[in-house]
Amino acid sequence: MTNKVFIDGAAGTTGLEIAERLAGRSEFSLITLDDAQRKDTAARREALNEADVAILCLPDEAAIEAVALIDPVSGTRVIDASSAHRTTEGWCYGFPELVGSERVATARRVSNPGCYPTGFLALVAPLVRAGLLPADWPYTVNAVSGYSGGGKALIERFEAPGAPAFRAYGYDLKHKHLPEMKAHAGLEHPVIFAPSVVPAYRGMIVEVPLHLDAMANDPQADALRDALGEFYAGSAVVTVHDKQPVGELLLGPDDTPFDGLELFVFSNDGGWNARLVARLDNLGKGASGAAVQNLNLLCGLPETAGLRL
Ligand SMILES: NC(=O)C1=CN([C@@H]2O[C@H](COP(=O)(O)OP(=O)(O)OC[C@H]3O[C@@H](n4cnc5c(N)ncnc54)[C@H](OP(=O)(O)O)[C@@H]3O)[C@@H](O)[C@H]2O)C=CC1
Ligand SMILES: CC(=O)N[C@@H](CCC(=O)OP(=O)(O)O)C(=O)O
Repeated sequence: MTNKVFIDGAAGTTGLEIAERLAGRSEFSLITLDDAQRKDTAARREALNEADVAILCLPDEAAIEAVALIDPVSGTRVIDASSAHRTTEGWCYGFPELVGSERVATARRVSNPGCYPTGFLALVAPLVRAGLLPADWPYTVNAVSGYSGGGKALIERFEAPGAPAFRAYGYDLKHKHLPEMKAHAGLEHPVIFAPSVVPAYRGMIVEVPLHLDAMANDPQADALRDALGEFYAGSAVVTVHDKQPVGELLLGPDDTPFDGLELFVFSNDGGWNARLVARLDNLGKGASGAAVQNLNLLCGLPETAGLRL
């Protein structure tokens, strides 16, 4: 059976990458709108209701509008790449490794995780769940992203003459990813999040530095790494690296698209200070790769089909 898929926002950065991943896959047929129709409400309504699965690659307000355009009896299932529904009741958080593939497979409304939260949650959520890291700890998250993370507007800014060599932001301490990080890691406090952007098109490094010796349960870095290794054992998407495999992590200006997620636990010699680090592609597991993984699950297909691993 062919699954009819409509990508709302198909001309955008995330939408285009999803279409690339679906190209040549006979399990799907894409419903497309031409340039004159892609923002036309009537045309979108028709496409949204005709689809078996609608993938929303839109700004938050437009994603909320798209969901409202879907007639509840049409049976259209939704994967929303925006941050509009990531902590909304009735929506499944589309992180199969954390919520379980079966839950995603049976959901009607799936919210794709944000790119930065994907790195943070992959590192911290399993360790909090296992009781190895405290839920009431004041976590901080330092991160650097490729500029495609900001969509067409940031791409234009970073590809224009006089583009910045580095951009730090989030200084209002109100980044839209905060609620999602707190909720899905099961934390008691919001994290302090320090994001930044470099002149690399894609890729990101998300880091959680930890004073393990200040925690009441005194966890050891090796135990954290082992627990992550066990949690993701058998995952074709998430790799937990062995102890200190590298001295540096790099982002290149033109890195190859990648839908996997790499996790590292670096530590000092005594193992009481640690840096939990995730490396991923913001357009891969951070957006389009995750959307395709979720689409596969919704359609009863092998979870990693079509992914760039
Ligand atoms: N880029 C990334 O790494 C990630 C993005 N996301 C999320 O995915 C979503 C899409 O982001 P991204 O692809 O980067 O953004 P882009 O700005 O690159 O693309 C958004 C697309 O949506 C179109 N659009 C805007 N409003 C409407 C509307 N009312 N009806 C139809 N189309 C509309 C835009 O049209 P036009 O071309 O005319 O501007 C554009 O083509 C966002 O919510 C973003 O936060 C999530 C994770 C990572
Ligand atoms: C570099 C950059 O600007 N990144 C975006 C987040 C990209 C992303 O993850 O999109 P969602 O917000 O839909 O999750 C930002 O910080 O707002």
